[in-house]
Amino acid sequence: MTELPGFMNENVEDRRVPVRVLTGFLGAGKTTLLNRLLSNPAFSRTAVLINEFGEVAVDHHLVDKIDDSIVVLDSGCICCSVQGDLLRALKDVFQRGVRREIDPVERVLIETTGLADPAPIIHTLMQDMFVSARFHCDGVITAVDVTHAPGQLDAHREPVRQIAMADRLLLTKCDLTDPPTRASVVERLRVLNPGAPLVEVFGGEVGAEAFEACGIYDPGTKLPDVALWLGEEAARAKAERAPATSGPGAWRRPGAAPVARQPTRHDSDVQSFVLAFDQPLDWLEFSEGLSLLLAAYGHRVLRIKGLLNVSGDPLPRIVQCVQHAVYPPTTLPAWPESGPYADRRSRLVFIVRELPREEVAAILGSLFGQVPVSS
Ligand SMILES: Nc1nc2c(ncn2[C@@H]2O[C@H](COP(=O)(O)OP(=O)(O)OP(=O)(O)O)[C@@H](O)[C@H]2O)c(=O)[nH]1
Repeated sequence: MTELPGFMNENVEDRRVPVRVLTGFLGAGKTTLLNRLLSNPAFSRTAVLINEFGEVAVDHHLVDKIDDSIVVLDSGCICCSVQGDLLRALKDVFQRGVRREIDPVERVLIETTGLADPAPIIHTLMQDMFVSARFHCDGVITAVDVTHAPGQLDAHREPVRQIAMADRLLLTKCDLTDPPTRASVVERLRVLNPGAPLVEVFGGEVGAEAFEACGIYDPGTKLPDVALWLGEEAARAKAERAPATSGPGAWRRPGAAPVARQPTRHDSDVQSFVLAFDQPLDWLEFSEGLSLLLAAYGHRVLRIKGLLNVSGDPLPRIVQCVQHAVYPPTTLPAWPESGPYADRRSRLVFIVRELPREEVAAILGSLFGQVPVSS
């Protein structure tokens, strides 16, 4: 019997390092969960790969444990363009372990962008010979924001796939809803994924059991669509490897139709941009301005996050919004010493739908008395 890469014969002990994929739509609470998990000593030997949708990465600053075992995959979205980076990062984790530059890793956790499709990630883990011999996909864990899930499922295909492909569903922000609302969300999730265990998360608190091994990824336990998506992924990867059939210098068999290459998998009306402010911001003015912006445009704002330099405060303040919801601000213990934020300017990353950067910049500029610039 031939074994597919990524699948092992049940009788052979599998010594490969498990890789768990933590996914969930924008702002669902992935980084919050990751932080809780990494503060648990049982998870100290975990390598973490963080991927973000946006020009300036913020999440790794929000993870308390920052060391060599945290890698930021920042050259694009993991499901569109950073699959090479993902393989390189896993190879690097393995080789650094062999050279004893890092402690042996017991598991790898990948935090995807909120817009990621898990199918290409799972496919990438299974198809590379080097990686699939040393790592195996041991579960997709999907965070579902119970306060926003119904609207997100109506408007976007990414959360549908993230939920359908999950081995475990973590229902986040349960502290912000009542039991009947949660029950109606669960009813909807069960249509997409009848079998995945559900874990309710209150105030971002989660036990280690939520991240325990799920077992080798098995599309057969999910809706038939999941096997179909993985099959499409294999076909897409094959087409990508084929010689280019369009563009300058491309070869194409006479009469053959060009192969469509998809530069990105996300809706083209979902965009990300960064607004930076040179001068420190007055907190009260900022909070009022943000509320006005969200009151008018919250339905087109999928996510805002960033670090602010607030007048009179030496420490960076973290701003977090998901659609109309503004979460309580928190403070980092120090400004980052490297990366874009080392200059201590305020930067906000926006992920929006059909909302031009210029429009947001003009509104905030008029409210704050300083014109924001691109990062
Ligand atoms: N009340 C409450 N707030 C939560 C919970 N989980 C997350 N949050 C808040 O939701 C906001 C977004 O959480 P993150 O952990 O940054 O979400 P994320 O999924 O990593 O976001 P992206 O990477 O941008 O997709 C933060 O302000 C969190 O504090 C929860 O269970 N309860």
